[in-house]
Amino acid sequence: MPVYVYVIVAVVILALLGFVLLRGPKAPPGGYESTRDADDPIPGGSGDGEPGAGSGTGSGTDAGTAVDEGPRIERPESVNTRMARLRGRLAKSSSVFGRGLLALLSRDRIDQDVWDEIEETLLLADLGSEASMDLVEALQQRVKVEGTSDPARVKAMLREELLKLVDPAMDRSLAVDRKEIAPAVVLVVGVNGVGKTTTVGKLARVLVAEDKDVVLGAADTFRAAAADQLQTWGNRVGVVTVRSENEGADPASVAFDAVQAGIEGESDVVLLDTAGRLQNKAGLMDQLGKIKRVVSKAAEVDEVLLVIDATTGQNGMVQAKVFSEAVDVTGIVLTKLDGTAKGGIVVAIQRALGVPVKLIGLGEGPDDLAPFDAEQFVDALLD
Ligand SMILES: Nc1nc2c(ncn2[C@@H]2O[C@H](COP(=O)(O)OP(=O)(O)OP(=O)(O)O)[C@@H](O)[C@H]2O)c(=O)[nH]1
Repeated sequence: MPVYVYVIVAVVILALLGFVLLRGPKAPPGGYESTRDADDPIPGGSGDGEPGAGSGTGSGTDAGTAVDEGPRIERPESVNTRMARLRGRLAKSSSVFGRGLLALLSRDRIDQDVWDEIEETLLLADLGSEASMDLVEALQQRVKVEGTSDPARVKAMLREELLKLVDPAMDRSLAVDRKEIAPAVVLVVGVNGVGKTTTVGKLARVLVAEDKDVVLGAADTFRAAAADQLQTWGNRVGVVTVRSENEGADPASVAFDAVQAGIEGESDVVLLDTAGRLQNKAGLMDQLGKIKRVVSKAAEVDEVLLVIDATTGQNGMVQAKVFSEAVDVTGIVLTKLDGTAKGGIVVAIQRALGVPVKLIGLGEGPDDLAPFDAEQFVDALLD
């Protein structure tokens, strides 16, 4: 056989081999079945790709669902079990004060010395001098008029008077419902170390447990670790954190980016964490004023929550006044109530600012944040 025949046969065999190898395995009819749902978060994905968006892991509605790949997303504690657990904790921390009062009021004879001791107990619980005097006067009057020393009756009177001071009529609802075309915007302010970032993280969990779609904004650009801390909270429940990688970046611009991300992602609520380290009131006013102004170009700020550490007593009161002069505070978050028997600060702060306590922090655990309820609070004091 001539040589050229061998060459032609070899070329044909090589061409067939190449075709088979390059084509790869054949897909089954209809293609492969996917194990992912359309709305599963992208494993290791970087949020929704918004400018400045951090490495959030998807939307809040994914919380609690099993994800095959990517970071594990926690299911926040349900509202009911959280409340049952936290009621017990509140009673444990506050009842020292309540029990002291009840012991004094159960004496056979309540003379002026006993009333003075009662007032002292109230002052020690940070109720404030005006409220302490008002309470003692009201009780003194009622005990005299009714001529009773029955402990059960006196306890009922104390409960009623304390409740009046805590004021159950105040509106303690949180503005966290999506508006017609924009998410609700919540600005969280307060001095450093009071628990702002922790509160934003805990609040995100509460909202995720209520099936809300949440975006976090790390407008505390003072230290990079604050943004990392916030992002960790967000990642745990599959919530996107918008942040800047530059320490000292403009907080107003990060806040704006977060709200913009919330608008484009059609989220329910954007929670903005801010820095607390400001030397003077002018600086504070400038910064918070600018954040509010800039954010308002995209969506109105619906709620300004001032975080106060319940263990700081009078200091906390002074801070509260400075902040309320810098920005219109709409609600107070009282943190670290688990670490103090001075529950009276609730009354003192509400009186000083005319703003309701809306949330209370009762521990360092991720689900240790509860809505404030005046009746439950007073009952916890007296149980
Ligand atoms: N026991 C207790 N600790 C709390 C509570 N809330 C916050 N903390 C703790 O308070 C400390 C400070 O909390 P952060 O959230 O970092 O405070 P911050 O106000 O954001 O601080 P800066 O970022 O420095 O401004 C942390 O150790 C929290 O765990 C609470 O309700 N109870």
